[in-house]
Amino acid sequence: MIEDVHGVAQHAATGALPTVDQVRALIAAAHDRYAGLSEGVVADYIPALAQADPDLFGLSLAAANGQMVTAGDVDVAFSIQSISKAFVFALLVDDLGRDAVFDAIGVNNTGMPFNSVVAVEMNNGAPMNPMVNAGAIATSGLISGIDGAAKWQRIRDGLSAFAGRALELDDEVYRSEAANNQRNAAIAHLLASYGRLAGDPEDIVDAYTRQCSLSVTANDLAIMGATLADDGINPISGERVVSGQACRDTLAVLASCGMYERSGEWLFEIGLPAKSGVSGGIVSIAPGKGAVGSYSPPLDPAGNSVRGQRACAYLSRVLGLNLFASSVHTKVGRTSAGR
Ligand SMILES: NC(=O)CC[C@H](N)C(=O)O
Repeated sequence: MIEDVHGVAQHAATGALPTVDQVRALIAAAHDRYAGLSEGVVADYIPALAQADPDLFGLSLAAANGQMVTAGDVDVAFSIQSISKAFVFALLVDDLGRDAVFDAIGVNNTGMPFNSVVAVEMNNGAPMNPMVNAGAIATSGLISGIDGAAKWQRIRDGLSAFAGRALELDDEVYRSEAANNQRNAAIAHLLASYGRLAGDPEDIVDAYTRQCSLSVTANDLAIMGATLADDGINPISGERVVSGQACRDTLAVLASCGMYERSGEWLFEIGLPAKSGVSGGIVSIAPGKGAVGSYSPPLDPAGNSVRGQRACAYLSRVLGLNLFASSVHTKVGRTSAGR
């Protein structure tokens, strides 16, 4: 069990819509509640990530109407890591078409760690889904562009459109990961040996490593998630970034695979599609309503932020966001912080 919340689900229980002030108080309460939690370990298999301050903790909620409510370190930059996989997948659904993506990548959970080589071998060379490294590398390889550099440009522009601002590469993280990338290179070559990679393995791993090294904040994650929540329209810029179909397909894959081998537990507890990354970010999406971006570096053994998971469990409960709950305002679809 991720979280045991007692007596705080007033809105969900009564069906009343929380006001913006109530949402603000609940975000602040979520931050206060878990800021002192000291469980988890900062990722160190990418040396540059090991330098992260374990005390950093930010929570940002972006409603589908562009309203933002925040608490803590929401402007601190960190590398997006695996959270990029969700948004690159959404871009690919529009680039290639959902049927071709379904055939090339797949949508089922591996039940294994995100960087598993065995998962590829056990599935006859198929990457299984776009949220583990094998599937994400295959996804980046299929993005429009004649070579890795062109694909990287498309990915960077696309993720910037999701964020509503030009995202920059964190060069230190990129160089650190590129120098310690043997496992991802092995996965790419393994996929290529099965005819499952569209292009040169080294070139594609480079584009993938760059995409993981894009620098974002918790506020960016909330806006990027709210774009998926609002059928592909960025709630701040008003720009259409991807199709509604790409959003629906991405949210379905996030629900089954976004939290790696802990995806079932997450859905059981929290009831929202979400994606985590090893730098400590999580984006949790409430379709039609908005998204929560969280940042806190200490991770559990699956690579998911400990404080981020707890805070999202709490917020899902007190804001009545769980997709499987039948409270009135969950059915109505928007909080008063939304449209
Ligand atoms: N889970 C993650 O965030 C992993 C991303 C990281 N760039 C890797 O490929 O290992």
